[in-house]
Amino acid sequence: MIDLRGITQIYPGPQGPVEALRGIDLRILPGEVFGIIGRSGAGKSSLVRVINLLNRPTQGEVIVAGHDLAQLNEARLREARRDIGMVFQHFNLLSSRTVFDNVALPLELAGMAKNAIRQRVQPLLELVGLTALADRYPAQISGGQKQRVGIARALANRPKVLLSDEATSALDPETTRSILDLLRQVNKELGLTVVLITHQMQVIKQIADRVAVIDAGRIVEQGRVIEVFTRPQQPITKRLIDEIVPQDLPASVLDHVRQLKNQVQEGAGQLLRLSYAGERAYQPILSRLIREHELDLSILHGQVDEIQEQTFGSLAVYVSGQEGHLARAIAQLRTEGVLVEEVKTEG
Ligand SMILES: Nc1ncnc2c1ncn2[C@@H]1O[C@H](COP(=O)(O)OP(=O)(O)OP(=O)(O)O)[C@@H](O)[C@H]1O
Repeated sequence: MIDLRGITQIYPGPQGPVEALRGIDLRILPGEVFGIIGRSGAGKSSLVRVINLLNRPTQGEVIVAGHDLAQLNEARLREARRDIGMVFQHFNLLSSRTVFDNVALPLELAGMAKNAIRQRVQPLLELVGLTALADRYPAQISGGQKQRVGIARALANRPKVLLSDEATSALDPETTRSILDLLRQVNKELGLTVVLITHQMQVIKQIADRVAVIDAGRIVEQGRVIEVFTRPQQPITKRLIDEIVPQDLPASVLDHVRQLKNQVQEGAGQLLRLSYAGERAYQPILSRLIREHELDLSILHGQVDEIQEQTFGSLAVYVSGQEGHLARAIAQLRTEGVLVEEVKTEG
């Protein structure tokens, strides 16, 4: 649905050119919810502006719904942009227009007749749960409701892609959840491709199917969200995920393990981090391990959570037993699809 090929974006700056995007290749499939996450200054806004060609990339191709946007003339580009709905962080509603008229605006601009507009807008207001507030003005509704208007307006031209640029960043956690649920609903019911730009892993965790991490103008990691959460590769990804799955153990846990290591008289003890997802979460993997390999095991830290109805876990465990037993147990865990990493307690 979206194909970005070799995108670079260079801005002129007082201290010389700023390379905001440095060779981005990205393919977003029809019907998926795709998250793009990065820290401030990573290049997220530049990337969104390239996807709808508000910015012309310095180099590269932008193909959306089959159109090579950079090749289109102004009139064709305006038409192609109707395939791309956009939702903004600060809603961008017109304060002098009612809820209904804000949603109707893109249709008026497209020259649609009044009657047809009414028939298009009413079901949209119903979809976003705002039928009762149709005659209110933006100043008379809450932030979450404003964003619902923003979503209905973005859907008015029946786009194929919905671009959400930090759409929940100005909202409290509960409202954020309800807006993300709405985006998910729209994705499922209308089969719309949704691209979310965000700096919050929580947003990715709640609704994205796949995620790309952008850092200093490059995509440094991408994959299915559950994979990226359980097996982050890049330091920046680990830092972003840390908000949800802490990557480092607290000092008190490490202290405790050092004491345990001193107490173990014979055999060996190791601090391990176990990460797993999906069906494995329901298997009695640990209890079987303890029985079969005569190990002792203490769960010291961790969490079990859910992404897209799939359970995933990350546990720090201290395992002790005879040396050979421990090595066999670790090998067995790995064959069962558990990611096993040894955690160093020194230094
Ligand atoms: N119009 C511009 N002229 C010059 N430099 C720019 C311009 N827009 C962005 N930049 C620079 O490009 C880089 C990427 O900026 P961009 O706004 O795309 O990042 P971002 O990830 O969206 O950040 P934030 O989350 O803070 O909005 C930054 O170094 C920024 O200073």
